[in-house]
Amino acid sequence: MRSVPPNEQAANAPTAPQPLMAVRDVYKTYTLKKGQTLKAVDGVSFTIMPGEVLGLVGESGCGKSTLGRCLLRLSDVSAGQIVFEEQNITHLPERTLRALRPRMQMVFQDSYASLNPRRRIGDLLAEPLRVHRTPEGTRRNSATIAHRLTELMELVSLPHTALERYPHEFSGGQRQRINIARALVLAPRLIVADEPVSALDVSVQAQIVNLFADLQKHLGLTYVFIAHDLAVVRQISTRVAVMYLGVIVELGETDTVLHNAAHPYTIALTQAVPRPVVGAARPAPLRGEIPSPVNKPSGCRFHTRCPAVQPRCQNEAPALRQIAPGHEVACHYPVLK
Ligand SMILES: Nc1ncnc2c1ncn2[C@@H]1O[C@H](COP(=O)(O)OP(=O)(O)OP(=O)(O)O)[C@@H](O)[C@H]1O
Repeated sequence: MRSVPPNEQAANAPTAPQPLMAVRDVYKTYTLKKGQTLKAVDGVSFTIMPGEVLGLVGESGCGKSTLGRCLLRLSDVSAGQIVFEEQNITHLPERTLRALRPRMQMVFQDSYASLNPRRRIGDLLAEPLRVHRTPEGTRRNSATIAHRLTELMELVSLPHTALERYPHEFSGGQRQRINIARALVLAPRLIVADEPVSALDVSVQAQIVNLFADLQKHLGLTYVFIAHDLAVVRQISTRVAVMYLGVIVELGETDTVLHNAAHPYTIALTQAVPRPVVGAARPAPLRGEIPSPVNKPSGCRFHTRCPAVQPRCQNEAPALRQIAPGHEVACHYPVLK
């Protein structure tokens, strides 16, 4: 039998799947009026594989939206690196970014603010199709555009007649369907959804989360799904990243983070998730307010609220480290089951 030379072996070896996005030690600092600096994102790293749904959770002000905007280069990052489809996009000029925009889109919380009230839905959705050329470099004609609009209405379960109407004629849930359609217009690969259901009635929230889930499966999309509570992200995420004051404190598969959380902050968040069991005990919620991001606590930034705080926690910041395959925690004393 012929032995395979090493270079041929390498050529035949299956290539490892590449992340759709790699986020490496990203910082976003704001300079406030009084000259103070606010590190909204304070050194965050993770990867997102194609077809994954990464839930990003944490209390208000922990930096989720800022990070979401940085991922899509809607905000510039202060330091670190963002790689999308194997291209370093961290410092790409706007002109070059424009060509990438169709492949990475954002859905915002406020369904009304993101839609121009004076334009019909059909016009709003057609605009990107007119502005951007096809991946083959051709301009779309009106028949192609009309066909795509029909397809989009079907995808988000709105009647075709919605295209003729204005944003104010819809309910919040319907408007969010329109925003989702708009994010889908140019067939993106990555969608960052920033609290897309927080402003909706609870009954409508489930419908919109289900729509996101169906579209993800149907179109093979990848999401970063931002929410302030775990109850929403657990329905859709394959992995969950928990943020606290600008950093990720726990990252792992959804089941692990929900049922085997190791960081005291995540444990507190999971205990706040409503239980389906009638009469199940509701443990105490998180104590105290989230500290000011301008003046973060020394050491572990959660130590001022941590029920298991030790002297070391006040001085030494714990790094995010792997405690089991695919499960990372930033805590000196993770709770191991
Ligand atoms: N443009 C800005 N200038 C100064 N500070 C900002 C700016 N944008 C956000 N911040 C601050 O950065 C921190 C993180 O804000 P961010 O909106 O990212 O948090 P969040 O977790 O998304 O919270 P929320 O759910 O309330 O939006 C907050 O303290 C916020 O006040």
